[in-house]
Amino acid sequence: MTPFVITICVLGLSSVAWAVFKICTIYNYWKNRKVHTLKPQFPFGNSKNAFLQRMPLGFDVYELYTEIKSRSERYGGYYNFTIPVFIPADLQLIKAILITNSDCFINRVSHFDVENDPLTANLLHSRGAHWKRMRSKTSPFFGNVQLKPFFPFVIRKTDELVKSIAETPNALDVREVLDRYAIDLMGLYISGIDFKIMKNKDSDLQRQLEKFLNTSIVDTLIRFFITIPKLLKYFKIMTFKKGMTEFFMMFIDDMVQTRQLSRSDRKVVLDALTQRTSDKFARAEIAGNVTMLFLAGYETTSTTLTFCLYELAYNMELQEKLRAEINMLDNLSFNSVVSLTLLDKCIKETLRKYPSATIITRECTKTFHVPDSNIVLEEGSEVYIPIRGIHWDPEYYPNPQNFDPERFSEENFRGRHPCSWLPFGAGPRHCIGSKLAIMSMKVTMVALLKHYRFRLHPKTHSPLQYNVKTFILQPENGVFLYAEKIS
Ligand code: HEM
Repeated sequence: MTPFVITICVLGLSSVAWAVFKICTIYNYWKNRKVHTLKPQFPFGNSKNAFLQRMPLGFDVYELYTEIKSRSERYGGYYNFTIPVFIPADLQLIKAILITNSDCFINRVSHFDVENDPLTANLLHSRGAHWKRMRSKTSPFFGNVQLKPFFPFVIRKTDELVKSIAETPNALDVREVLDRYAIDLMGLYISGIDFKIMKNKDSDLQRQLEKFLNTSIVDTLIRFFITIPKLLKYFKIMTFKKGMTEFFMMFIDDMVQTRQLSRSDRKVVLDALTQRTSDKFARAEIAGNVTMLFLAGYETTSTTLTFCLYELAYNMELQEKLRAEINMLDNLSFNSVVSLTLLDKCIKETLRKYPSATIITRECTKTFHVPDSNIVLEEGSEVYIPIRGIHWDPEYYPNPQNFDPERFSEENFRGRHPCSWLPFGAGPRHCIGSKLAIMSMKVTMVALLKHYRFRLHPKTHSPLQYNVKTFILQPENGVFLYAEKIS
């Protein structure tokens, strides 16, 4: 062997040894802190199955949660590729992170460069002071004062929904119809404009929204890179693809013009967003927020309604009971819808069994000592709150696979920890649209159950399978039901 070959071999072996050492160091992060974790596998860490789309996002965290609980521990460690993530499994600790010490966890795990990726100038993605400013500007538009005048618009849309179902032949793909219906609802709420997507099965708006929600493995990788600020800046990675950004920038310019020409008195969130500002990102902020409100609002509302209808078709006795409650109501109004207690319980139980977000994320922005432990979460540490784990924990919900609205009777609900039900998250970054979602889902269910009896169709697989290509919990393919008109 020549000296050159020997040098190359030594260098090669040293590099391999260094790489092995480095990987071991990375994957010893939790072991060194005596925090339980599942065995990581380079380069995926614990996220191989979710990344390769073998299971829905967050189901691997659910598996870890179950193991942490079986060991009677309060938290565990997860590796998203090589990044260590803290997983709290104790409700008091979760409350401390989301609510009591929320000032240490004000951001989600996401880094964006607004100049390169303008649509990220939105409530969901933004951070720190920028987020605070936008949240206080928009939150008055999501309270009862704005919801009440919106009520008649929901009623009108439900009339259209009821009519459109009558035109559908036997096997009704409820999710498909409800997706288009929910886009219209969001459009009306955000901008006061009726985009009439319910009558248009081939709209660019729906196509662009779906493009964002359905991810390929490459998109998942991009979303992983977005958690690393240096890579994001260096490679100019975008979470909203270029075509989508261009589409929404134009679409929202048109929307703003249409709104200016409209004579509607009802104040909408678009009005708050378009108030004069000298900020150089003003246009991005309008477009980013409107896009994000569509995205955050329509698919969550549509899939929750779909899951609820599926459960009611599966349990006809419950469906009849709920219909009886609805038929007893003389006059449906913003105030009277609250009196439908069984409906309220059915929606809460749907959100428990099928939480749209299986995990929510927080990034530590100030050093946080995990109470009663030696664990310190430094600035920049990542935390995932295991929503599905909590909602499917038999300690709080015995036989979690059963759909049982009585879990949400006043008495049962009161007896549980406030963080045992987190479909909308909690603390200052909780879902801004939760009241809008609950109100519109209730009104929609009233209209649907008044006019139709839903039965399972053989095309629908029971139990439902989940779509692995999206980050919102969704049924795979359509959910087909027979919708029998009630005369
Ligand atoms: C069933 C319906 C819905 C569900 C299950 C849902 C769920 C969630 C969850 C889990 C979060 C994260 C909360 C956290 O991190 O603590 C969230 C955030 C958010 N949601 Fe919803 N959501 C729904 C409907 C809506 C609607 C109708 C809108 C608005 C039109 C909306 C707008 C938002 C926004 C803007 C955020 C980010 C809030 C912030 O960071 O300040 N959501 N939602």
